[in-house]
Formats: sequence, C-alpha cells, structure tokens
Amino acid sequence: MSKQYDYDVLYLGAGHGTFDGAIPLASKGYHLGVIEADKIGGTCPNWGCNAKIALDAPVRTLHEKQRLNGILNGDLSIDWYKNMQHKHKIIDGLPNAIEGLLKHFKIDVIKGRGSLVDGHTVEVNGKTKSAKNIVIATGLHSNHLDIPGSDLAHDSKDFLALDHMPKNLTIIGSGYISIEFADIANASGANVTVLMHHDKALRQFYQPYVEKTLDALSQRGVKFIKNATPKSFEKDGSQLTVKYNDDKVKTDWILDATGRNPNVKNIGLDKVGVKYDANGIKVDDHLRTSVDSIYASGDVADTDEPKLTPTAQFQSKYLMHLFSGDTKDAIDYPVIPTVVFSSPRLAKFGVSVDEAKQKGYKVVSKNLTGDWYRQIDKEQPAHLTLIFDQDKHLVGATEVSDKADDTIDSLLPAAEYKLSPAQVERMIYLFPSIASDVWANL
Ligand SMILES: Cc1cc2nc3c(=O)[nH]c(=O)nc-3n(C[C@H](O)[C@H](O)[C@H](O)COP(=O)(O)OP(=O)(O)OC[C@H]3O[C@@H](n4cnc5c(N)ncnc54)[C@H](O)[C@@H]3O)c2cc1C
Ligand SMILES: NC(=O)c1ccc[n+]([C@@H]2O[C@H](COP(=O)([O-])OP(=O)(O)OC[C@H]3O[C@@H](n4cnc5c(N)ncnc54)[C@H](O)[C@@H]3O)[C@@H](O)[C@H]2O)c1
Repeated sequence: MSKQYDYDVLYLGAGHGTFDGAIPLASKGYHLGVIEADKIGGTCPNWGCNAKIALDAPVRTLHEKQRLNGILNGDLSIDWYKNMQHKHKIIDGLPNAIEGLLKHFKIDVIKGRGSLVDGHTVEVNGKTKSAKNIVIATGLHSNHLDIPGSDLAHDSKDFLALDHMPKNLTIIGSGYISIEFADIANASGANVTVLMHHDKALRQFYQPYVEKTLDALSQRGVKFIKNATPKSFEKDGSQLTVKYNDDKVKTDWILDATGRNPNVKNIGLDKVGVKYDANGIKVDDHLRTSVDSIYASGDVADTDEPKLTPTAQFQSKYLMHLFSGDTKDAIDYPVIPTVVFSSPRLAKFGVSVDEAKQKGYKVVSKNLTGDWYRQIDKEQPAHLTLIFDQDKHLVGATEVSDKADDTIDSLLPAAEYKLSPAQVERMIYLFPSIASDVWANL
C-alpha cells in the first residue's frame, strides 16, 4: 500500500458499482475503504432488482395459473402483506451479508455521507480519509416531479416497502419501474392507472412487442392514459386527485416513476473540478473523470451503456483490473442485455430492429406461440426477433414472452463470441428446455 495515503482506493457508495470490484481488488492485497451513507449494497439488493423480483415471484405463478385455467383448478390470489413479509425475510439480511463480505476482505466500511475535499481526500463524519485513487459510485435517486402537491407522490422505494396494497394506484410515467410495478400491483388486486407522458411506453424497446405487453396488462385491467401531462396532485381527506391535461383521476396512492437522476449534488464535485451534468459524471474510456486520480463507476457515470446492475458490476470489475495493473486498455463492454420483468416480459440485447434495417442486416421474426414447447403452458404472446449480420453472426435479439428473460440470456454467448453457424450447431442443450427451444431458431 502507498504510505502517502490512508488507502489505495476509497469508494464513495457501496452498491454494485463498488463491491463487485472492491472485493477481488482487496483479495489481491490492496487496502480499501468504502463509504456508504445508507444501506450497504445500494439500490439493487435493497430497493431495486432483488427486492422487486422477490415480490414478482407469486405474480409469475398467478399468471401461469391463469394461462392453465381449467387444467389447474381453484382460485389463487396474492396475499400482499405476506408477500411483503417474505420479501423482508430474504432481502433485509443482504446489507449485513455484503458488509460481512467486505470486512472479511479487510475493507474498511465507513458509515456516513462522503464529500470530496481534493483529488485524494474525502471528508466523512467530520474526518478526512485519503487515497491514491477515489471511485465515485453514488448511483441515482428517483425523480420527483416539480408540480403542485408533488409531496403527495411516492417513489419506487416506498412501493417496495408497502405493507398494504392500495385499492386504487396511479403511476406517472411508463418506463421500466412503471410497467413492472403496474403488473405487480394489478396482480395483487389494485386498480392501476398509468399516465403515459407520450403515446409510447418503454421507448428503448421494440415497439410492436411493447404493445403486446401493454395489451396483456390492459386485458388484465390496467388502464393506460396516453399523452398525459401531470399538472398537480391534490388531497381531500384520504382521497387523492391527479390532475393532468384538462382531466383528472381519483386515486389512493401515487407512484412518481418519471425516471432517476444522478447523485452528483453535495459531494464536492465542483470543489475539486470533477465535470458532470444531468446525465451523470463525465468519464473517459477508462472511467476516469476530469480529475486524474478520481474515477466513476455504475449508474452515476455518464456512459452509453444501460444503467443496470450488470453494467455497474462490469465497470467495478474493470476498475479492479485497471488499479491492479492487469490492464491498461480502455473498457471494452460485452453485449449487455436488459429485461422488463412484466408479464409477458420484454427482453433484448444488441442491435435493434431499426438499426438492423439501416445496416442491411437480416431480421428474422417468429411467432413462437405455435412451438410445441411454448404450448405446454399456453404461452401467449410469445414472439422473437433475431438479427444476423452479413457473416451470419447473431448480433441482436428481442423477445416478448413470459420466458423472455431466460431465452435472451441463453442466446448471449452466440452474440458475445460471434459463434459461426458451425459452432452454433455444436451447442447441445438439455432437452426439452427453453434454451434448446430458442437455440433451434439460430
Ligand atoms: C426499482 C428499481 C428496480 C431495478 N431493477 C433492476 C433490475 O431488475 N435489473 C437491473 O439490472 N437493474 C435494475 N435496477 C437498476 C440497478 O439497481 C442499478 O443499476 C444498480 O443498483 C447501480 O448500482 P450503483 O452501485 O451504481 O448504484 P447504487 O446501487 O444506487 O449505489 C449507490 C450507493 O451510493 C450511496 N451514496 C450516495 N451518495 C453518497 C455519499 N455522498 N456518500 C456515501 N454514499 C453515498 C447510496 O446510498 C447508494 O447506496 C433497478 C433500479 C430500481 C430503482
Ligand atoms: N428491469 C430493470 O432492469 C429495471 C427495472 C427498474 C428500473 N431500472 C433502472 O431504473 C431506471 C429508472 O427507471 P424509471 O422507470 O424510473 O425510468 P425510465 O426512464 O425507464 O422511465 C421514465 C418514464 O417517465 C416518463 N416521464 C419523464 N418525465 C416525465 C414528466 N415530466 N411527466 C410525466 N412523465 C414523465 C418518461 O416518458 C418515461 O416513460 C431505468 O432506466 C433503469 O436503469 C431497471
């Protein structure tokens, strides 16, 4: 370790942008500190991916039961309170587990809000800590609409801690959080209204497939109102009103799901000259900020990659390799998939259908509902689009179906390693299985 500083590397934030790389870096003998203002583990385990997918498990089962109605008999319903208790049981221990792991590798865990003092120094709890390099991995926070009554609205953290599902729930926005939570709330018995800012939802996904997900949600009772600009939230007793355009909707609970903004305020960026804007902290292709000794990782870094856990993990591991001298190369991202955990799920990676058309790539679209394997549990809808370059390599895929997360995941090696048709043919999968089913399309 450098004698000049307290640490080799000091991390601000203890989410995936930090710990996936910090742990292997510490195991190589580097002396590290991690400063966390809230729960160790950050958004994903506590208020994001893990918490959400725990609540989604019975939703998935309920939808499967609905598809198999008549074969499977009896009524199923979700007990929200028990579902939430179950979530607490499996999620609440994660911060301690991750902290235990950090400490096991002799990483100093400092609880408090850190702020940069200079290129090598952070102030936390009135003390200063120094490091050869600093990594800012402070993540994002929920956007709060700047309209009258905005305090009456809740964010995704509140939803993921709801003890009782409200009877009527109104969601503002139609991105990832809106569509996933609309699905969970609807399956759990709420009347859900989604106010879409435009006439399209999930605009980064293939729109014909997004429409299929929205159709499924509409058929189950979710109400979508297009081109709705929220004007105010008002309260009369326990009744809330969302005013939008020249109309209004009465509701019991409002979820503001209008996006997430980088945590760049009050961490000393201006003081030390780290450049940032509304998209996050500016970094070069080595994740280095405008100050040489300071790097940024995870959601707070302004990169072209999707702001997801796998991106944060990859970046923090890249920094581990950079700091330990394993590499001097620029970060080279693999194919990063993404999924909306609705029912049906929407998943994709790589080249989009629009890009494929511009590049003259081959686009193959399939209605999978006729596949015998999809008929087993009456999957409806189930559509897959595959994109191949001129050399017949798979370069993009998108699917809408209840199994889309698994199918898209299983296709990743074909795209990442540019498998040739002959190599694809050598791949053997368990039969019958969803991987075997989807690879038969290559
Ligand atoms: C509701 C929801 C669902 C999601 N679902 C998925 C999903 O299914 N799949 C997926 O891939 N991604 C999902 N995401 C995104 C995923 O959670 C993030 O991409 C991931 O958590 C980013 O990790 P990070 O370390 O960059 O930031 P974070 O996990 O947000 O960690 C940042 C940490 O920094 C701390 N911090 C901030 N300021 C300071 C300071 N000054 N001093 C000390 N600490 C500070 C914060 O308290 C926080 O703990 C979801 C996000 C949300 C909100
Ligand atoms: N499955 C996953 O991987 C997953 C799930 C949830 C969240 N996330 C992450 O969290 C991020 C945030 O999710 P999100 O759903 O909040 O954001 P988002 O960017 O996906 O969607 C924001 C929505 O709010 C709308 N909106 C923006 N400004 C508005 C305004 N003034 N009035 C009304 N509507 C407005 C947008 O049109 C959009 O529909 C995602 O981008 C993603 O990185 C990922």
